[in-house]
Amino acid sequence: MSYETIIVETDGRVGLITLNRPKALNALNSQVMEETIAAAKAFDEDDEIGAIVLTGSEKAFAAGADIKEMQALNYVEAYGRDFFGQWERFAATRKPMIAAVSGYALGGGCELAMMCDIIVAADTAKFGQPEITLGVIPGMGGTQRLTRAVGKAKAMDLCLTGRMMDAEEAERSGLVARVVPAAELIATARETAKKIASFSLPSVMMAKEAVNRSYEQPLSEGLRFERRMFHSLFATDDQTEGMAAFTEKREAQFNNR
Ligand SMILES: CC(C)(O)CC(=O)SCCNC(=O)CCNC(=O)[C@H](O)C(C)(C)COP(=O)(O)OP(=O)(O)OC[C@H]1O[C@@H](n2cnc3c(N)ncnc32)[C@H](O)[C@@H]1OP(=O)(O)O
Repeated sequence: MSYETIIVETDGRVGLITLNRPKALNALNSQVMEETIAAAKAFDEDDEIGAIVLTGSEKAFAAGADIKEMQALNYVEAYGRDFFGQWERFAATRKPMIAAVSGYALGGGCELAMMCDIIVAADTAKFGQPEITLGVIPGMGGTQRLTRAVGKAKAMDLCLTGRMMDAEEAERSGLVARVVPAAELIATARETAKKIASFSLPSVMMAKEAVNRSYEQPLSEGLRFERRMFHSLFATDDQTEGMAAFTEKREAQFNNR
């Protein structure tokens, strides 16, 4: 398969996926989603690969789902297509995945990083769930995975205010496994992936599955519920206004409808 919005490479037993839509700060449009899911699946099925690294650019891991693409969506379409449900295929990757995050990891970007097993952050990283500023809520797992990672207090703070947290706060909160200087990010992620890939693949995969078992059972219901709520927000005027305001580079005027 040839990819246009991501770069796919291998380094020994490590598969590397780099999001590559720099002009849009790696906003996750349908093409990025399809290609990223396909690349992860290909690595998952490749016997030569033992671990996967997902990264973005220096400025942005990913600034979220593509607001311009989704702004015209209505409730029936969002619900009918189970919009963003496809990302669960990425999250179901069985080999370990490391998110190497530099710059913005916002909305769907933060949610994508949380679908990975380990987040290594550059000291420049900024995490957040700003969907509330757009008149919606997270729809790729933010309310569920973030709460499990950082606890209710911090998750509420981030989801209700839309504020960003820096790498140091993210590590302190338990979202991030390690923070490194930006210049060392990719090397650290690759070395970590190589280390994991040097172990017995069945034991690595079982360790991942066992840790996730403790974490996932009620998660699927939470994710489905979150998506249904997210879809229903495309029936509101405030979603139309929030996303139009972003595109038009102005403050949103919400009317609570
Ligand atoms: C998955 C869900 C359901 O959870 C939903 C989401 O993910 S909703 C999206 C959540 N993310 C955001 O709300 C972040 C939006 N972006 C920003 O706030 C800013 O771009 C920034 C703070 C990350 C960076 O600001 P700045 O350095 O000033 O760069 P910009 O000029 O704003 O951006 C450059 C360029 O990228 C486009 N862009 C950025 N983010 C997105 C996005 N999420 N969707 C679509 N396009 C995005 C931005 O519009 C600019 O493009 P041009 O206007 O220059 O064409």
